[in-house]
Amino acid sequence: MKIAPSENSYLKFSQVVAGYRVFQLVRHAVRLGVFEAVGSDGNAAGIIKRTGMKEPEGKRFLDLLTAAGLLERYADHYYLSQFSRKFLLKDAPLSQLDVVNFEEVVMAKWAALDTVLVEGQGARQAELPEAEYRERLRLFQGAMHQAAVVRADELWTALDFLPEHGTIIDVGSGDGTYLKAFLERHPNWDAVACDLADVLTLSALEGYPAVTTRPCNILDAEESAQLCAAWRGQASVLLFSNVLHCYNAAETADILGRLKDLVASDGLVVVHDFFSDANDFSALYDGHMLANTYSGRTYGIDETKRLLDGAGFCHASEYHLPSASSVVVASARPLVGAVSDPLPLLQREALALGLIDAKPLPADSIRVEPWVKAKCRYGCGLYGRKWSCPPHSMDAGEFAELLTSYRRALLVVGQPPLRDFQERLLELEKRAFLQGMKKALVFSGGPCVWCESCPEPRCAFPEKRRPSLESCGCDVFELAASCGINLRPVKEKDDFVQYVGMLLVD
Ligand SMILES: C[S@@+](CC[C@H](N)C(=O)[O-])C[C@H]1O[C@@H](n2cnc3c(N)ncnc32)[C@H](O)[C@@H]1O
Repeated sequence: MKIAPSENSYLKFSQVVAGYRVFQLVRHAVRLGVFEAVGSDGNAAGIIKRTGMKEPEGKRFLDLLTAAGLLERYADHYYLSQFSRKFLLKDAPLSQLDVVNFEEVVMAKWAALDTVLVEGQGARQAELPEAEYRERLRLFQGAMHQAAVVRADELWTALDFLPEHGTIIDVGSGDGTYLKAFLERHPNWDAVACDLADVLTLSALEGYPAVTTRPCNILDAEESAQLCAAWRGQASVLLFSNVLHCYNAAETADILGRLKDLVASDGLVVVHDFFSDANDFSALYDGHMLANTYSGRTYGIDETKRLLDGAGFCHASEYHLPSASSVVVASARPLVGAVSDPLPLLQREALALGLIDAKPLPADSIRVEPWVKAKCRYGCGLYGRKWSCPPHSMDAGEFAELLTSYRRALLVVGQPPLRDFQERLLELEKRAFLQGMKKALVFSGGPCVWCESCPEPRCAFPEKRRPSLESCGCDVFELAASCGINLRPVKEKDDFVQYVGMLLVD
């Protein structure tokens, strides 16, 4: 969750400060067995009795869960919401109860983030007594497994171009959930599950004859060398799922350098992780790494590509998965069949250029409204005085027709000065074009800035002239809102001015 630069509402402040409350509802409801009780019989009195809650507190708690959308209520009867039914029942196929339980451990670590910040990363990572360590590992494995059931499916769906036969080596395999999901789709492959010995004992891969388990500490040069000796050049896929973030950049470069010999000449290195610049949710992972690891951190996508390049895998593509994790796939030879989406790349380029937000949207969601042009005509001092403004700009019908030849666009937001904003838009369009997006075309926000006033008889900079979205009849407020960007009229002197433009992509 990111607070937009223009956000100054007290409502948002309250939401940020109280963000923990919904989780506390989930956590206590899970502990008390409320979802299971509602699932078996939704009668209020029955639920309260079975979960050991008191009256009237229990009833109020059920209503709180209803207010949060975790339950539905009809008269005195409660029902599971779709969300609770899917994730919060013990026996649901996608149950995430272990994730909820483990989050309590994670929260305690986050609570000590101040110590880490003052004393340094790793300050809170004390060795645990054996029994506690085992219990923590079991909890951790359970949580990893349940998240992996969802994420592995997304990962292997995205990488749908793999050959029929091959060998996959999963480094940091945890309980093997990624491999199991992989083998269901690729039954002719061999697999190697590689992790610390303690972890592999909990991996439950006995029923999978195609999988060899191989204990190995990848920080240890000798153990890594032995692993490479056993499978040198055999990995069609070398998978690192949520592993590289456990280590700092120097350690990660060493790990990649040590394990690169596992990869077949036409093999792929697949890094599945939460990258700092992939989305707002992933960006917060670095706090997680600070609080939870000795030296781990999140990496940017390009940074990851550079690390892979350093190990000899210079051809890379990226994929962004529905539940916010992402994948970088790299190889020594050009990738065949891997078609990564250019839009996330453009999004990052937009931010790197200094634009403050960039959101993809389907071109058919862009609305053209007659009132927008009327507002140009009646009320704007620049009407008829700029070559990029009405009536010289694109006609609304022409703009609507143009939109039909595009599938996707990128809405971009910038701040003053306007000239910088428009320069950045043109640069973004140029980069998109040079990356092969032949149809790339930007629409600006605000009046054209290239001349003080427009010369007669024609524009002095036709190569830079781009009409604003609003001048083509586009309802920019509505469009921004559809992308989660809240545009408000500037009323107070410290209200934040935002410019909105758009790149039509492909
Ligand atoms: C966050 S878990 C990820 C598990 C699984 N790949 C997934 O994506 O759910 C990190 C895994 O890497 C393993 N790991 C961390 N450091 C390791 C090392 N030095 N050698 C081998 N495995 C390691 C951990 O034991 C753990 O199973």
